[in-house]
Parts: sequence; C-alpha cells; structure tokens
Amino acid sequence: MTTGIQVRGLRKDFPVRDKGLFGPRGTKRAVDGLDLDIPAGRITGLLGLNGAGKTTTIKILATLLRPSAGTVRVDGLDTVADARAVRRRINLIAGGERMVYHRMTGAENLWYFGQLYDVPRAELRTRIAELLDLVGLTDAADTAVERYSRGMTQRLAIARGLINRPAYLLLDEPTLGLDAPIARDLRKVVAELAAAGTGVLLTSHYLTEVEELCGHVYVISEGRHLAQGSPAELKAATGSHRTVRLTVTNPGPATAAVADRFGARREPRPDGGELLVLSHPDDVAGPLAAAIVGAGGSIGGLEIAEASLEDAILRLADGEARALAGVAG
Ligand SMILES: Nc1ncnc2c1ncn2[C@@H]1O[C@H](COP(=O)(O)OP(=O)(O)OP(=O)(O)O)[C@@H](O)[C@H]1O
Repeated sequence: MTTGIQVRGLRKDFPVRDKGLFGPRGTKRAVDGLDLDIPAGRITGLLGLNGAGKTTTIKILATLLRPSAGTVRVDGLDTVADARAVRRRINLIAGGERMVYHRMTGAENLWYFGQLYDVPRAELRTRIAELLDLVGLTDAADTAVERYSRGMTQRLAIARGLINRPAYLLLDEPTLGLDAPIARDLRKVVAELAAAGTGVLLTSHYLTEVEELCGHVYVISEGRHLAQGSPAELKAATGSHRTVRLTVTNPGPATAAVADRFGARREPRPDGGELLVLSHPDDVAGPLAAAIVGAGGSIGGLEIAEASLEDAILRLADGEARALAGVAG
C-alpha cells in the first residue's frame, strides 16, 4: 500500500457572480493543478502568496470540499470515494475558525468529537483526560467554552484535532492568536507527533515556525506551484544569504579597498566610522574582519544575521510580482 498523502493535478473552481446576485456567472479557480506529497512522519509546509489557495487545498484534503478535478489519496484511499475511511485517518486544526461548540464544556466537546470519530468509548475517557492535560485545560474541563479565553478555545481546538490519533494532521494557521508560550508548546507537540510517525501539513504566516518545523516546503501562488524544497534549498535557490554588518571606527582608503574587494556596501556613520554590509552565501565574516584589521582598521562591532525563510519567500513574491507585471527579473 502507498503511504502518505498524494495530491495530483488538484483543481478547485468556485462559482462566482461578477456583479452582485444577478450578475453573470463565472468561476474562480482557487486551486489550479497542484501536486503535493505529504509523507508520514514528516512536517511538510504549504506557503502561499496572492490568495494562494492553501485553505481550499486543506479543506479538500480534509474531505470538507470536493475537488473539481484531480485526486487526493491518503494512504491509497481516495478523499471522495473513500471519504469515511479517510476521515478516520486525518484531522484538521484551523486557527481562527470555530472548531468547537461554545455552549458545551471542554470535556463535552471532546466527548462529542471522539464519538464522531468513532473512538471506542472505553478509550475515550482516558484519551480526553490525556488531551486536556496536554493542552493545559484540565482545570477548565467542566467550564463552558463560551467562558474560555481565545487562547483556551484554541487549545481545546488542538485537543479536538488529536482526539482520533490521526495518522495525518492538517494544520491551517494553528498558532494564530496564541500566546507565545502556548504556540511554543504546540510546536513541540507537533514535532513529537511527527517524530512518532504522524504526517503533518502546516500552513502558517509565521515563517520562523515553518522554518523550525518543516523539512520540505511547497510555495504556491494563485493556486499554482511556484517552488518547493527544504528551507535551506529555498534560501539557496532565491539567493537569500546571511548578512554581515561590520563597523570600522577609523575608515580610510586601505579599509575601503578591502570592502570593495569583498563586494561590501559602505555606509558612513555619523560618528565618522563606516558600516560595511555584505550578503554572501559563505561564512565571510571572519575573512572580512581579518582583512580589515590587516589593512589597519579597528572594528567597532560585528553582527551576523542568518538568511531567513522570510527573505526567500519575499524574493519569490517579488519575482512573481515582476513576472505578473511582465518585468524581466
Ligand atoms: N467559496 C468561495 N467562493 C469563491 N471564491 C473563493 C471561495 N473560497 C475561496 N475563494 C477564493 O479562492 C482563492 C483562494 O482562497 P484560499 O482561502 O484557499 O486562499 P489562502 O491561500 O488560504 O489565503 P489566505 O492566506 O488569505 O487565507 C482566493 O482568491 C479566494 O477569494
């Protein structure tokens, strides 16, 4: 049996009316021929630009929407033909959406969703206790959700997403609006689940989160594939480099020549010093500093900023905007 989630040629068209309720009918293509592979035991990222179609894709994977064309297979099962069996294998946690019932207590919600996911009753009671403990809601188990804070509600949504011990977990902005310590705990739980074999698909606007968790990332734009690779590969492919900032307190012609030789930009400082800024794929901070000292320069400060996935995505977005506008990159 093939394991993992395979998305092939996925397309989703939504019917829309151009002008108001009685305007001409048209279609909005939200997803346009996507191929994705989400293996078990890994965290795969899905990042998007320009109304990318991430939420639509995730809803199709979760069997909540039918594709207009293409297929999604979960451990070989089709999300349309075998929807029930697929639902037992997957679960969805969406930040910012109403995933739980506000009139019920936390424990009642988990009981309800546990039954919906066919969790055996004998197992359900202990499972609920474990999950409430995991998300720090044991003390609030019997409080109605309408009295929960936003963070507590989101934590309950996380417990709900794990109630059926899903083989695949779909996370759509799971840390949206969460306090930093809770977001950090959630990242830890997700990493542990993946290490234990769960396949995870993660979308997040917090790119440091994606960079920390995801081994492989797909970048999509307007429903189409734009790029894929590990965060390191995406950074390399887009030329996103680490940046070195070195302050020379006594700049002169000799240090300027060194800066030019390394291709560093020189920025005068109000105190008479000079800031050298250099982006480079290699670790050049040491050689640059040594050459400056060798040329009689004194170093007032040295900062190294690692290239981030955010830089890479911004570069991809920029390239995409140029392509859309017909400007040569
Ligand atoms: N039910 C719908 N009817 C018509 N158009 C829709 C519908 N749902 C989504 N769209 C459109 O499809 C495109 C993709 O939407 P989707 O919500 O999947 O994107 P997204 O990548 O999740 O975006 P965001 O990051 O802003 O949440 C958008 O242009 C959106 O307006």
